[in-house]
Amino acid sequence: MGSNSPPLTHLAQEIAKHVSTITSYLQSHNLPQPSFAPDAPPHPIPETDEKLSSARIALIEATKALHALAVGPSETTRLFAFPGLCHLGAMQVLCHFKVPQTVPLDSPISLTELSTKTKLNEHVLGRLLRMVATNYYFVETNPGYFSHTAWSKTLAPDEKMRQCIWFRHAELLPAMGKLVAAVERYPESDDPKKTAFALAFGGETFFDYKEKNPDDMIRFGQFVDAFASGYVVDSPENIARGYPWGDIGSRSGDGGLVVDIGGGIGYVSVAVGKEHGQLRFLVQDFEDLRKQSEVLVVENRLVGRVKFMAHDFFSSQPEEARGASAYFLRNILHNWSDSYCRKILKTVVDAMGEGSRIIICDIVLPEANSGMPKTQEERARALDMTMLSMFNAKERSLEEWQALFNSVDEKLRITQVIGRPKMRMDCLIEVRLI
Ligand SMILES: C[S@@+](CC[C@H](N)C(=O)[O-])C[C@H]1O[C@@H](n2cnc3c(N)ncnc32)[C@H](O)[C@@H]1O
Repeated sequence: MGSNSPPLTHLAQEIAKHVSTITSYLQSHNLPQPSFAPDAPPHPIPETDEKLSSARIALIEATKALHALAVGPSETTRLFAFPGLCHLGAMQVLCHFKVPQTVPLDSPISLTELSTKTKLNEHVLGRLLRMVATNYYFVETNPGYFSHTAWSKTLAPDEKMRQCIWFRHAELLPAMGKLVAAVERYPESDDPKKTAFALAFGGETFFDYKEKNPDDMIRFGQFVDAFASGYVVDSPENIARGYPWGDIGSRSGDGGLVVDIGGGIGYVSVAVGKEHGQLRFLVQDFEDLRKQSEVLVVENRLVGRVKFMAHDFFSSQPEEARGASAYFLRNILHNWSDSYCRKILKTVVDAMGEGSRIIICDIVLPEANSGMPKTQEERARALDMTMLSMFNAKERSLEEWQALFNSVDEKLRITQVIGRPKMRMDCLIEVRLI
């Protein structure tokens, strides 16, 4: 078996092996098997068991390769992104007209009734639904009658999930449409004003545009929330378990201070604080997040240990935040090009004391042939393309991270990188002055 078999056979054998691991696990734990049925669970293969999670990733890898080989190079190119773009357009119209929330959760609905309720032309509605049904969203149970599947049901109750469609359609697609022009016009630029997004949105930067369109800002926040929940990226709880936080501040015994720079309302500080009682946290972000942050801290009974502070991360750190045990930056530096990251990191290095460390939570792009599963690398590189088109920013390889740190201070060294299996998408990069 294996390497001497034709690739199709080898992949089919791999697939059978991983399917067997997964189905046996689900059976022995009395868990439902993955299915398209509307009552099937949204995360059918739990990520909590490491062996099961590896089998799931290997199964996705093998099925991706098998599918590619079966379709073949010529057909792949002739159909490149064609159905995908049509799915995106169709799904956004359906979401815009509230179709997912109007289809009953447990019974079919006729096209005529759905059209009356959503005010979407019946003929167009049928065409859109039949398109997305080829991708398992909704099913035509009888001619002219549609029901939910487990896939379309993810869009029904939760507005945040619908913003995943909205963001790709309303913001990423127009920006990607201007990528050729942006790369041609600004080949060397690292300016957040000279982006594909700016070319698509009247010269505005991503966040200036949001400021002028508050509804858009709310939708973007909901999209980020949905994207960050579930198994796609690392949860704050995952980060709390992934790094040896127990090592910080334990020597002095009086509790170490962690400065959570650009920490949002402090989800990560709260998650780490709940697990590691010796630590205190200073969450720094814009003033308008103070209220929400304070509510979160009260709800989690961490008053006195997690504090919010309005602070612009391009300015010097105030006295209270100097000499902290750790400076934590999650998903901050990937939003900025190197020259802006240098400004942010310089303020951190200036504030560091003896024994201070920096902990960065961001993607580490793989080197060539690293063995990272293609599906995972594809997601990391899709985020890299998003950073390029939206902000002129980037995801970085380990070499690029080290080069960035060196350009701030020769003594800044990466001392630890924590990735899979403890982390999923992001890595925890520990940096010290050595
Ligand atoms: C991608 S979010 C990450 C939030 C948080 N670190 C997390 O992982 O949940 C980026 C954060 O940076 C904050 N931010 C952007 N520009 C900033 C600045 N100049 N000073 C401080 N915070 C800033 C935003 O308000 C936002 O909360």
